[in-house]
Amino acid sequence: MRAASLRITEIFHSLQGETSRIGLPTVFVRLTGCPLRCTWCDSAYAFHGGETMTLDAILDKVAGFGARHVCVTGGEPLAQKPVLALMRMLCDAGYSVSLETSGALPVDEVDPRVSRIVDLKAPGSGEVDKNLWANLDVLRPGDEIKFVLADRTDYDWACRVIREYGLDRRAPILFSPVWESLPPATLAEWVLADHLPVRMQVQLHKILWGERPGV
Ligand SMILES: C[S@@+](CC[C@H](N)C(=O)[O-])C[C@H]1O[C@@H](n2cnc3c(N)ncnc32)[C@H](O)[C@@H]1O
Ligand SMILES: Nc1nc2[nH]cc(C(=O)O)c2c(=O)[nH]1
Ligand code: SF4
Ligand SMILES: [Mg+2]
Repeated sequence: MRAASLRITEIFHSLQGETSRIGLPTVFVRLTGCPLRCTWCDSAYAFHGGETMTLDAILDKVAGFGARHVCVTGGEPLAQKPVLALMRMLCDAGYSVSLETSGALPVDEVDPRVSRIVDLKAPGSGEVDKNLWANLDVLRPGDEIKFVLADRTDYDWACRVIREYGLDRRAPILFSPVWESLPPATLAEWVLADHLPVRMQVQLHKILWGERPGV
């Protein structure tokens, strides 16, 4: 049998720039390919290309960085089935693993030790119809829900979704402004004015290093 493999765009060491793990030294495994096309995607370079790597080779490369945390992202990582085995192997090897996913594909088969960061795509992404609402019913401790917001229309939509689905009772909620589109201070003012039960975040790695691959 051929060894399980994945199409990989990049593996790099950086500070976690998002979620409640922000600031933690982390190895990022970015998988190639995504069935979505968010208008503001900062990782479009991962839509095509990449290199085929066996799961063992990926584990070796990750180990070389000597970090405790691993973030599996993309592209859309759940679009490649063997990623489930990769995450299981990373957990078995003792890493603290998080997964960044679009929220458009089922998350229920992900190893329970993985912290799943599930986006809900707002209208400004152009992909609001892809949200898989059933994912909200399988969230567990350690998971987080993320809204990436481009404008006031997105913000109002997110507020409505939080209310209608009782999201604050399901998982911690992240609000993140689309980089160089919605000014972070504007989003901060809205969140404060509405006393929202959310954590606002700004992508730390872009403040430190700008928007580019490998950070
Ligand atoms: C590049 S995506 C890869 C994982 C998965 N496809 C997803 O959408 O979650 C990783 C995270 O970056 C966020 N993101 C992408 N482009 C962004 C931008 N321009 N500003 C803020 N966040 C962005 C996405 O919403 C997602 O939460
Ligand atoms: N430093 C850093 N932190 C991140 N957290 C999530 C990322 C992603 O692209 O999924 C990301 C990324 O690309 N870089
Ligand atoms: S789902 Fe993620 S990788 Fe795919 S286009 Fe949207 S932000 Fe980019
Ligand atoms: Mg990124």
